[in-house]
Amino acid sequence: MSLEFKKRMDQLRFDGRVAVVTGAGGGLGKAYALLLASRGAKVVINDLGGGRDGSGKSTFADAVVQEIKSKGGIAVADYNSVVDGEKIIKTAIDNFGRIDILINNAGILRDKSFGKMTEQDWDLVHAVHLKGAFKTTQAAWEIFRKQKYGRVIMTSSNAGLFGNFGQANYSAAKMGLVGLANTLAIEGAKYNIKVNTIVPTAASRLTEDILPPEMFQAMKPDLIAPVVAYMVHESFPDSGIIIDSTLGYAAKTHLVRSNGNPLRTKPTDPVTIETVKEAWPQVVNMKNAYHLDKIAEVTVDLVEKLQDFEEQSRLDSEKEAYWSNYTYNSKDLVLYALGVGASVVNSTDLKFLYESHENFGALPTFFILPGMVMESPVVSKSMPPGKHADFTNILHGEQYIEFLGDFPGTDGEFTVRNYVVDILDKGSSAVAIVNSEIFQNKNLVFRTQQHVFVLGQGGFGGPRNSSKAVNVLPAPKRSPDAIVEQRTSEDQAALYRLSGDLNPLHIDPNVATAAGHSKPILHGLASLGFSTRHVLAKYGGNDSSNVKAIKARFAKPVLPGQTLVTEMWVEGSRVHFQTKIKETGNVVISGAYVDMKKIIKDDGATSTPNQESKLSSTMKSDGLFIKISEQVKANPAQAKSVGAVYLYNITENGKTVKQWTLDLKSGLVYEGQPKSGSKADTTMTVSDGDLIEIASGTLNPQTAYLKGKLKISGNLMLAQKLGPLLKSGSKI
Ligand SMILES: CCCCCCC[C@@H](O)CC(=O)SCCNC(=O)CCNC(=O)[C@H](O)C(C)(C)COP(=O)(O)OP(=O)(O)OC[C@H]1O[C@@H](n2cnc3c(N)ncnc32)[C@H](O)[C@@H]1OP(=O)(O)O
Repeated sequence: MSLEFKKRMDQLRFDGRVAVVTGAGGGLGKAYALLLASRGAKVVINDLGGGRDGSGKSTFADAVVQEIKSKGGIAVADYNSVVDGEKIIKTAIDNFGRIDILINNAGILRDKSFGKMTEQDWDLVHAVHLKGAFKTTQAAWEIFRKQKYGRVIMTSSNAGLFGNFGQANYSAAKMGLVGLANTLAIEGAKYNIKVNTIVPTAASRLTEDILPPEMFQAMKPDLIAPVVAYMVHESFPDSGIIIDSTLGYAAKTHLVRSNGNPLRTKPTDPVTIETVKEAWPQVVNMKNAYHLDKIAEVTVDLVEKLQDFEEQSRLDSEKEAYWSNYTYNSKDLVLYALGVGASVVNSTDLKFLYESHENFGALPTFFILPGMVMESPVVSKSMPPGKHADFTNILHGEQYIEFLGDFPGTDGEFTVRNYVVDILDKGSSAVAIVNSEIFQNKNLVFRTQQHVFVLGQGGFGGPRNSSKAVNVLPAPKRSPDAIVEQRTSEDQAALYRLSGDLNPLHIDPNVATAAGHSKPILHGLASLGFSTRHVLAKYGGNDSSNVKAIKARFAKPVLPGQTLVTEMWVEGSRVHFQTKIKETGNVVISGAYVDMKKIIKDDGATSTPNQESKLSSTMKSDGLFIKISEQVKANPAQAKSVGAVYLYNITENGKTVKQWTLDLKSGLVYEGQPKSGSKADTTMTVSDGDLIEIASGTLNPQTAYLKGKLKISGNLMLAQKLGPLLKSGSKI
């Protein structure tokens, strides 16, 4: 290690380095020059003119040279115009034999409002700022390349980055310098030439009668000089970046762009002015904006987006999916909680009603709402020929929700995908099964399933049942473990509808009478909200994030003003419930359950269930081990959309005895090898005694395997298919 190098690194020094600073007669340039010289650099002090417009003879450069010399530094004056950049670089070579650092700082102003700006005003400003930087840098470039070392600074301005009245010429030149630096950073990379841009705001000859006096005083060039000096030091790590600095503060600026949006629904659709207008709010939505570092990333990003779009539209056309957005905030959560009977009278409800409560959050059933896309045409479009569905003939039949990731926060934005998975023929009526997938930042966070009962539209010869339905489960045949009773208000539906379901059936007496009801009926989801609240308070620790899944059937209509009686039975970590009307004895919610992460009784007692089902405990027998081969084309979050295939190998004494394949695209589990896809790439072995849980519900690829413990969760079909197999092979 040379002594000079060691010295340069101990304190950030420039011994042995030669720097050229243009416009160094005063202001920022002078501050840079003085600092570099004080740290050992030999400096060329370039300065052409005295006035702000570049006119007059320079005596400034001489003065700076004198000042440096008086302090024991080495400097030489140069009076050339930057337009003759090669002459300035020659001064460095002639005097010091080399050049390492070039700070393009010289500048002039010719401010005029655009209409009054002459071509000369334009050309002069461009000549000094942009062409000058080009000339000096190009003259130094070959030397930098040969010596495999160079540090270049371009000086831009916030007037360029953001625009400034009266500075069209200057702004354009200053933004031009950013572009110049961007490309030179790329071209110089392999020669260790680093080209960066400083955006300074300082008191200088350019700004002295523009800034207010007190601000002018505070904006000392000396506060920016160390930033630029570091940016030209050999230890500086970055190239091609923009640093904004003033008043002893520095920040990186870079361009970001929005996530963008396709301008058509399918790749085969045309792009029209109207589709552009429709997509515009998403095109300009900067919420998830991000930075791209290189032009290559811009291309890759675009290609990926188009591939995603094509893949998505392929899936959509298979499933006739309907996409929508859903945003909510704390006010929506409070309004919803009031709609499902939360009251300040119960202290335990306050966390759902008061946005400043320390545990404020959503009721779990709130998140059913994003999937209730009332304007979605998927049901009406999926009806068999001659059958129809609209608000006059539909009833909410069943509802399911399953949480997949972290419990959502108190405000947010979701993207929702709605599609019909089956239309069942129930004789006189039809049932449409609608799945909704709810994404946040492209991650599937929860899913819902609605059964929409379509009155009088059956008899078309369709299937009566569907393997894709999440089924209700009968309540245990014993007296309930807990009962909670609550009267709904006469205005319950009027209040609940404000959370988004404006179906007139719930408010308009004429519509209700025409549908055969004595008066407007309560929303099914309002009753479900009441009962789930009861279950959550009784057995869920009143903690919404404790809920994994909820399922219910709406068996009979509820009238506002009736009293709901929620009966509950605890089985493992599942709470079965049904809801009756006190006044009539009718069961209005049947076959319902809430799956909890753990049961927390309202007396505070926690029960860690002995792994839920009999199936689980059977499988916990000695000597059991299961090998799982995972086969995915993409990461689990994307697995669903690319139609991933999981291969489950069931092994006995090290030998594969059965294989089951789970095809996420079709949702099918079948025996044997996957029919397509790449070869298995990950193998996970579960040791003896590990927890094996098979719960009911729908598919949840993200939790299909977890942290060294096998957990096949949320896939009823898989549980049903694997369960008997595992039980029967008692040796495994
Ligand atoms: C995309 C977004 C769309 C959102 C739409 C929702 C918009 C909301 O504004 C609408 C509402 O909130 S409506 C209010 C809430 N819902 C209700 O009040 C419905 C109450 N249920 C009923 O009245 C009856 O169950 C009734 C009438 C539904 C069925 O009773 P019956 O005709 O007597 O049926 P039954 O003879 O008992 O059984 C026939 C077959 O149907 C199945 N089934 C019964 N009830 C069901 C239900 N609620 N959901 C789904 N399937 C149901 C039965 O299992 C039977 O099938 P199978 O013989 O194969 O077993």
